[in-house]
Amino acid sequence: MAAPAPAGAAGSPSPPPQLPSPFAELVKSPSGLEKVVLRGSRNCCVEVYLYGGQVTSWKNDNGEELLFLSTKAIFKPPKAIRGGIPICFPQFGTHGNLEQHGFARNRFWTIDNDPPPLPANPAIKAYVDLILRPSEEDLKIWPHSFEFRLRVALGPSGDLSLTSRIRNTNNDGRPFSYTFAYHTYFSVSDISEVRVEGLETMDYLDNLKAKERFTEQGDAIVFESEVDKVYLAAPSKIAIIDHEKKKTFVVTKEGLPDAVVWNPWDKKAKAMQDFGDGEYKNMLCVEPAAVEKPITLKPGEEWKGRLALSAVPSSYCSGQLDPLKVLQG
Ligand SMILES: O=P(O)(O)OC[C@H]1O[C@H](O)[C@H](O)[C@@H](O)[C@@H]1O
Repeated sequence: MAAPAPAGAAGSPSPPPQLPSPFAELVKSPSGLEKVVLRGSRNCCVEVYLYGGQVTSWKNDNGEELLFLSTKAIFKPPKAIRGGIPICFPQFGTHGNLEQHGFARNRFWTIDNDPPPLPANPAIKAYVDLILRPSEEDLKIWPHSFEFRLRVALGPSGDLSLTSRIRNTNNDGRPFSYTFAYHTYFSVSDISEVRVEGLETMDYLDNLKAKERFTEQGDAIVFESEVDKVYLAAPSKIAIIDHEKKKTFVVTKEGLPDAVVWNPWDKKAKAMQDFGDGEYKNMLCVEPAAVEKPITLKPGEEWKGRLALSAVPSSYCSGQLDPLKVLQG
């Protein structure tokens, strides 16, 4: 009698990769692209596409979506998915010769089932580790060997964290430099009711004025027109206060000195094929980043950059929000 064919042999479907967390599941999305679904308590849930290593959804206990994803997003390579948290690497924006925002956001990442350990946090049960290594084609446009490990974790209170570890694996002794951003799209009720705190008095490069340097004046940042600024040496905590939704997002960043703030407003919105004309009203990008000073790694060196997001219902602070409490708490 013929021996049973091993799983994955021609003709038999290969078994889905096992994920180390029982709260993570690999599923196929309607577009045919694979995504990992992380489940937390009640309706808390995060979705991460292998395409781009991109988080596209983060829902709280009530199942309410906290990230913006365009209704016109295109889930087809080589287009990057419009919304969620695209990863900009090895280049942010046009700060170099590569395509805008580098290539990590439109490559297929794989599941990394045996990553080098990260500091243990037994409270985190739902997580996934992904890895990106350059292909032969990638090496032609950026001639450096690297390992980019990304852990996406959903904490017990619904917090979302992304930890990136980038290692130089060049074996020719050459260092490399890169810029980076977690291009986070937050879902907001109405952009003209949103305030960003933590960036006032900071210096920034204005992408709308040929990257000229200015100093932010006055109070919290509010939005009345297109904004595309790179805040330099921004604090490790930034708050996005959505008055209408009575919600405050707290963005915590580590290893990432800068913070980009972007809203395309009406004209640019119309010019983007994968973005609804009026959608600029319901989104704001606040992007922990390393832009002004590229990061340089020698062979064998590793860099770590972390983003942690939480959404606090601002009912307790509505109208009497003490931003310092949020930012320093
Ligand atoms: O359209 P994308 O390539 O995704 O870029 C969207 C935006 O990303 C960042 O926030 C940049 O600062 C903007 O200049 C850019 O327009």
